[in-house]
Amino acid sequence: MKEQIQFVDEGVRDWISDEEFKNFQATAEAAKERLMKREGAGNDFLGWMDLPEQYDRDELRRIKEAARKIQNDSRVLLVIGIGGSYLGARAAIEFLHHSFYNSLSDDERTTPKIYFCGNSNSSKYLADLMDILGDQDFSINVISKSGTTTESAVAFRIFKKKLEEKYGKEEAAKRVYATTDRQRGALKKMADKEGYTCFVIPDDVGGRYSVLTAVGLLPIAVSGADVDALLEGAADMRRQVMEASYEENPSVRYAACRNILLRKGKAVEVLANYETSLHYVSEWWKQLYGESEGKNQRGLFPAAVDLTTDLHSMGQYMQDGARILIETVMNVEESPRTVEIPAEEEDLDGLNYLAHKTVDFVNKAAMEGTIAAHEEGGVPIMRIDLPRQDEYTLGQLFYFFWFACGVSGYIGAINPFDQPGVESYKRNMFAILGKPQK
Ligand SMILES: O=P(O)(O)OC[C@H]1O[C@H](O)[C@H](O)[C@@H](O)[C@@H]1O
Repeated sequence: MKEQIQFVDEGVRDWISDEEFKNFQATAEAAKERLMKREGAGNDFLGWMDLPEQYDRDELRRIKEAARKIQNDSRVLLVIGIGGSYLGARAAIEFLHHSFYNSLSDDERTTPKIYFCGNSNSSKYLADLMDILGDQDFSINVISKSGTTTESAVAFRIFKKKLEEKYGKEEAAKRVYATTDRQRGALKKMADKEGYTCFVIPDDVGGRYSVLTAVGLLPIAVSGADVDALLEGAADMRRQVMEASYEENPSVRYAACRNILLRKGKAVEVLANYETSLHYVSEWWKQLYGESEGKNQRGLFPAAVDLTTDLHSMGQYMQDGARILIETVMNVEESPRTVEIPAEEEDLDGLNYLAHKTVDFVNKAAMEGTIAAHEEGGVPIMRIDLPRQDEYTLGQLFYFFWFACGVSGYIGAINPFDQPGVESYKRNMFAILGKPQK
């Protein structure tokens, strides 16, 4: 088996004794059992559990075929979606590719530029994107499970018009890929009427658990990343977390630690990374844990920081503010790129002590120093070691967090697979907008 990600919880020992951890075993294992036996609340949304093993092979072939077509006929792919129909693909593409992927020259990047939209109501963003798109050949992947989400529907209407003006209705229809429900929703209806290529979000897979369906796989495949390795990583992690004992089980340990700490009064979990390209992995994680666990006036608030960047803004609070925080660090063990710090004859900036060391060496020292400082400052710390920044590792990470989230939600006696709370603002907004009642 390839190198596995490791979950390290030495940094919570001052807050959770061995005995306490042991005493929590029955609770954590009962939650795991409920998940595995599909007996818990929301058990009609567990399609993600077997997906890395039992995905629809024919659908995957169609996804790869569509990706090749887009790569051949488009300089730009617009990915329209929000929440679970957005964050996974963006997380993967930013984690796996060049930091300036869209800005690379045609020699350096042979796959289309990928822009995301429909993830806000910002007219500035849409207008600016329209400028950037200009006259370039493009395709659209519109993604919405419900098929009715306002932000993505508005963006789609705007760029569909542009597509039809550029190519004519018939050719435009060949450049739209709709990822949506098998049969419900306005998007599905429109796709059938207009003859768009459709990909299905299975009924039993919720948005935040959907990156390994066409939702994520199509844009990720268009970017040239290896979707088979992504699925393989998830499948290997699936086996591990389903089979491993309590002590050895990364997802169950993570779920147990965060729930014990929640019960001790911690209120916020900060997910920290030391690689800028993990920013959207954190955004993806925030949706996963926020929508899954923020219920019944309880749950850890999921927050995220990019380090060392935010040490210069949030560092003070993390070190010395209200002691309501726990921290989970994502540590990429081997940076995919190496940059050496040059020596200078005259040591004006006093940096010669770092000459010929790598920037990653400095980064790791910052991480070690910060972890020690935060622990001393009263923050329990967990760490996830990611051996590499590649598809296989990311597949593992996705599944690790999913499984832990299911277990964690059942420990907290909530349904981790619904999100009724997000409808409240929509009702108000529709009333203000005067949306006709059906
Ligand atoms: O895929 P869609 O139906 O467009 O939904 C997109 C997102 O918006 C909703 O409001 C939910 O809170 C999310 O769970 C969902 O992922």
